[in-house]
Amino acid sequence: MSSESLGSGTGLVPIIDFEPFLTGSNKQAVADEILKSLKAVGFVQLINHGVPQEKVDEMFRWSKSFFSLPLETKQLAPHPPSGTHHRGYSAPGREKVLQHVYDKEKVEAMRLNVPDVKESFEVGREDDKIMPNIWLPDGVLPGFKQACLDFYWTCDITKFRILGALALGLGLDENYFESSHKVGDNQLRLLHYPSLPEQSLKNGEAARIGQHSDFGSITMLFQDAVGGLEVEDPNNPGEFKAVPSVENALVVNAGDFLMRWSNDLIRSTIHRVQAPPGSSKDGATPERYSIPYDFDTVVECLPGTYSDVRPKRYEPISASEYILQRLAATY
Ligand SMILES: O=C(O)CCC(=O)C(=O)O
Ligand SMILES: [Fe+2]
Repeated sequence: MSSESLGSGTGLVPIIDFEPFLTGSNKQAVADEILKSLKAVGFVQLINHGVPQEKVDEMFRWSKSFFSLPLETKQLAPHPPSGTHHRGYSAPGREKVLQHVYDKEKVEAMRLNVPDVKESFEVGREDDKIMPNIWLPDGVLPGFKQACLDFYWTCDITKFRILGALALGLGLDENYFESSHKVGDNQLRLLHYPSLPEQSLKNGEAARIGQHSDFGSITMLFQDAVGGLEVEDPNNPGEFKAVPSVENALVVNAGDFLMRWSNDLIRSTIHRVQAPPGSSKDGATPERYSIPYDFDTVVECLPGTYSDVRPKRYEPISASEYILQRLAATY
């Protein structure tokens, strides 16, 4: 089956109008199209996705204000040295996204050889005890914290609509995924890829974000007009195709957890960010901003396994929280 036949748009990733799902006028058809494209390419672009455009624009403005601060100021909200507390600010080159490389020395060598030239700021829910948020000190960039948290919860609403569509597409009850995504252990990331010599990206001396798949169930991604996001063509492994920037669209992609959960029916497709072709000026590729929002899933006692006489023994726990607790216990 060719993915070209799905939705509209000329690229590999179909563009689907989410409105008939949101209004209820044609829920099943939209759900079916979304699932079809998650199965074929693992990605879809949604227009009329329900996240108010003024809120998206506002978040991009805050992101630009934050990343325009001097490095020393951004470092006042530092990402801890350990990758397991994924919050706060990471300076360019700090994070190296890799596909299944876990050896510390190997990661370090790859980071030094081909740094990911991006800076990021990670936010979770404010009452997360395991991975508390890391903010700038009070009085530095007032309003930024509130804007991040507001946007976090705005995206959480759309998350449930997308999960509803996914469930309907799979022939399940629309709220099938609700209990597993209720806690809201999601991750909002502000990303900034500074301008850099196009040549260094082309000859592999530097990367923006190296090829990888996402870990969670689903990622929602807002990208600016610059472009550069690419997905691996499922029909031609090793070949990457652009996910063009479509005005006011939301990119949605499946992660490894959903692929596994769906018994590989849905694809968690490898993607990366490169220099968008033809966009360079005087040999420099333009800067890019994007805002990914990853959904985390919660595991809890299955219906039918607990009752008044046999109460739940375990509190719901998010997949990431569980892994971190186990990791922490090994030290
Ligand atoms: O900036 C982008 O468009 C891609 C970001 C991404 O793939 C990620 O954060 O996992
Ligand atoms: Fe990603």
